[in-house]
Parts: sequence; C-alpha cells; structure tokens
Amino acid sequence: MSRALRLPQAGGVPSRPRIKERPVTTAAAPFGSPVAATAGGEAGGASATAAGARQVTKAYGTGETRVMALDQVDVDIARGRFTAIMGPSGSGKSTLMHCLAGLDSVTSGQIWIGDTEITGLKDKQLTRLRRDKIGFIFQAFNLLPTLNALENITLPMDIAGRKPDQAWLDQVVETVGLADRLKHRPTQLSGGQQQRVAVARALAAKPEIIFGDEPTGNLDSRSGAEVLNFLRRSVDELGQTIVMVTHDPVAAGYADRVLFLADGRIVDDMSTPTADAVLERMLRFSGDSRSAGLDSRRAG
Ligand SMILES: Nc1ncnc2c1ncn2[C@@H]1O[C@H](COP(=O)(O)OP(=O)(O)OP(=O)(O)O)[C@@H](O)[C@H]1O
Repeated sequence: MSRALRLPQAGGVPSRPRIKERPVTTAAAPFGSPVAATAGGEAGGASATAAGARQVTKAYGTGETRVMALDQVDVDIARGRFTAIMGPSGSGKSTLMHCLAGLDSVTSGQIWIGDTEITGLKDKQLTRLRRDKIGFIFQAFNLLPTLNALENITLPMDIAGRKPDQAWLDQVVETVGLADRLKHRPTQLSGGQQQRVAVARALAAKPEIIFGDEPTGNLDSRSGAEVLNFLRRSVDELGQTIVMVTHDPVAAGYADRVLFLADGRIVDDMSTPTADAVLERMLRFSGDSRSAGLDSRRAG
C-alpha cells in the first residue's frame, strides 16, 4: 500500500458535478436507536444513516505492546453520500473501515449498518449481512481471470443464488461505461476498466453501503480519475453510499465529506472538500507531529 502523500496534479482535480441536496440528518444521534429521520423520497423509510459507530474502541495487543488503533470513535455515515477517510499512516483508517464493514471486531462500542447493530452478531449472521448489505472495492481488483466482465459483475449474486435486477444491472453497466466490454476477460481490460468492473460488481447487488480501501491506489492518475468519476456518479445518479479510505488528496476531493483521523481519533471533518484544502490539512499533520517532536507516521 502506498504511504506517499500524493500531490494534486494540474488538471487532475475534477469540476465536481453539483450534488443534489438530499435532506439527510448528519448530526450524531444517540445510537441506542439509529437515526429516526428518513431521507426524503427514500422508499421504505430507510434511515438517513447508512452506517455508524458509537464510542468505538479497538485495541491490538496487550500490556506494553497494546496499541489503541481506535479511541472512542463516534461517526455517522450519511446515506447517499461519498465519505473519504484520511489521516497519517497508522492513524486507524483501515481499522475504522474494517470495523464499520464488520470485517474486524471492536474492543468496545457499537457499530450499525443501516438499522442493524452488527456488534454482537454471530459469525454466520455477520457473513450474511456483509453479503447482502455491503459492497467492497479493494486496491487489487480481485477479479476472476477466467470469467468475463459481466460474469465477474454478477458473481457475488450468483454465489448468493440471487437473480440480478436486469434494469438495475443495465443502469450500473451504463454508469460505469462498460456496456461494450462485458464479454472481455480481465486481462483484455486496462487497469482502470478492471477497477470499473469491480465498482460495477460492488454496485450490482444494490448494497446499503460500499467500502473502498484505496480503490485507486494501483491506478495511474488518468485511470484513477475515471474510477473516481464513476464512484461520484454512482452516488449522484444511483444514490449509492460510499466510504473510501485514501491517502490521495485528489481522490478525497471527489467526496462530499472527509473525515481525518489521527492516533485513532477523528480530529477533523471537512464538507465539500477540494484537493488543495485536503492537502493543506494533511500537511498540517506533518507539521503537528514535527512540532511535537514525534513522527505520527508509525511504520505500517
Ligand atoms: N493486526 C494488528 N495487530 C497489531 N496492531 C495493529 C494491527 N492492525 C493495525 N494495527 C495497528 O493499529 C494502528 C492503526 O492501523 P491502521 O492499519 O488502521 O492504520 P492506517 O491509518 O490504515 O494506516 P496506513 O495508512 O499505513 O494503511 C497502527 O498503529 C497499526 O500498527
């Protein structure tokens, strides 16, 4: 995983399409009950919060080697929005994402996906919830080389024995610009196209939320921009909720909101970020740690 802080490149910052305002509740609500407000127009009265953490602590190790990877984190992830998580290496970004996605357990506190508290679920229930409600996009595209693009996109639903919603699938394929590449195998696609297949695979099952772990980390800046544009469109046009861990201020500039972590805590929260504003904030972390005589970038 690249640790480098990437600088915005000339012309690399998108002119972001203006986001349709959705009446969402972003204030932290007491999570004993998930946020009761509903997003306007959402069918079925889905809560405005797609995921949330309350007083979440995650410790690794014991005694002198104990590390507090997350230290009493409270956060709500608004539905239908694109949230980026940033912070120095070792600040807890991946741990927060893994705990929110139910890939890792918490030491204390509560995690919610939609209206379901996942802390305390049994393994089997958690596996089912991850399968049904969560999409993942990783730095490595994780496509099966023997399957074509369409088969890769529908694979998770095939495994779950679910029939894809054809109209939705067509819309997703159209949104990520893959309509003329569906019969291609991964080796016949560029890195950017492969990651778009992975994005379509995550979107196809209509998950409650998609988590991306440096989804553009392996791509050149042009392919990265392509993928980020598709993530942006999936939020604006398909109403998807996305949480993305990134080291890249340009990538974070595509989000609606950036959460900054340091030493396992959320230390800043930026709305409608620009790459320059994110970069400036990230550089302050280096300044902070230098002036404190510490290196907050622990070896990862
Ligand atoms: N399995 C583990 N065992 C012990 N310590 C761990 C483990 N996973 C993470 N940590 C520690 O928890 C802290 C947070 O790690 P995490 O990977 O969440 O940070 P990060 O911000 O994602 O880092 P990076 O940007 O380098 O990927 C670090 O100090 C790390 O060394």
